[in-house]
Amino acid sequence: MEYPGNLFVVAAPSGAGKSSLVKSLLELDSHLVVSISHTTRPPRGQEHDGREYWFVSEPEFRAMTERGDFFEWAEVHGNLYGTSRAAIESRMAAGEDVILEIDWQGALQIKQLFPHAVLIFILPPSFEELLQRLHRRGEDGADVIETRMANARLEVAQARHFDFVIINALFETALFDLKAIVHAQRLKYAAQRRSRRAVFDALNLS
Ligand SMILES: Nc1nc2c(ncn2[C@@H]2O[C@H](COP(=O)(O)OP(=O)(O)O)[C@@H](O)[C@H]2O)c(=O)[nH]1
Ligand SMILES: Nc1ncnc2c1ncn2[C@@H]1O[C@H](COP(=O)(O)OP(=O)(O)O)[C@@H](O)[C@H]1O
Repeated sequence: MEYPGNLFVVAAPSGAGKSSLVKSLLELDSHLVVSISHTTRPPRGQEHDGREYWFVSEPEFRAMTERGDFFEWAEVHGNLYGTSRAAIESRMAAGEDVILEIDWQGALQIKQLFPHAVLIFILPPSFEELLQRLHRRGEDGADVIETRMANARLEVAQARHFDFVIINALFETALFDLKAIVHAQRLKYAAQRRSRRAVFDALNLS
């Protein structure tokens, strides 16, 4: 599928810092909109329906998959997550740049559908630091943290399928890297469109 905007996909093991990085990027970049996913995971303390996620029951989620409402969906850490068409289709059609914060399985599905999507994988500096961050965030119980740490070892092996890898050691450095990728992609895409125009102009086509 082709559309006139850029599509960025950010994935990372739980606790690597992707939500914090994407939130800071959005504050700096008014041309970027984030997709709100649907999930069957229960909301955390400060989360609101329609802000971090659309929180739905498993039957509701399954009904959506059967209706074909999702561009992609996956089971992650025992819960279901998906990017609904409704969340991004109109924005994509309007040519806006969209960012998805989803897991690696979803990222690879999106790349199949939208080959020009830019896949970015965020790594923590170490597994020890990842564990510290999950504890410091203080949102998940010991069993949930254990599952996420076990899955993290499988997830980092998927980084090789991504276009870019960012190591989130120092937050400001990682944010700078993320901004640079977004900026570079915008320039590249604009240049490609301009050259197509230039070819059409040269051939006197419209
Ligand atoms: N495939 C897919 N994964 C998603 C989607 N939304 C969130 N995720 C991923 O699900 C995983 C768990 O997210 P979450 O429960 O918010 O935990 P966190 O990563 O620890 O903040 C993360 O890897 C998210 O990127 C989605 O729409 N599709
Ligand atoms: N570079 C960093 N250095 C130290 N702590 C960080 C860094 N980036 C994020 N954090 C913290 O780590 C925790 C997990 O970050 P979060 O953005 O929720 O991760 P994710 O969305 O990948 O699960 C949060 O408490 C966040 O403030």
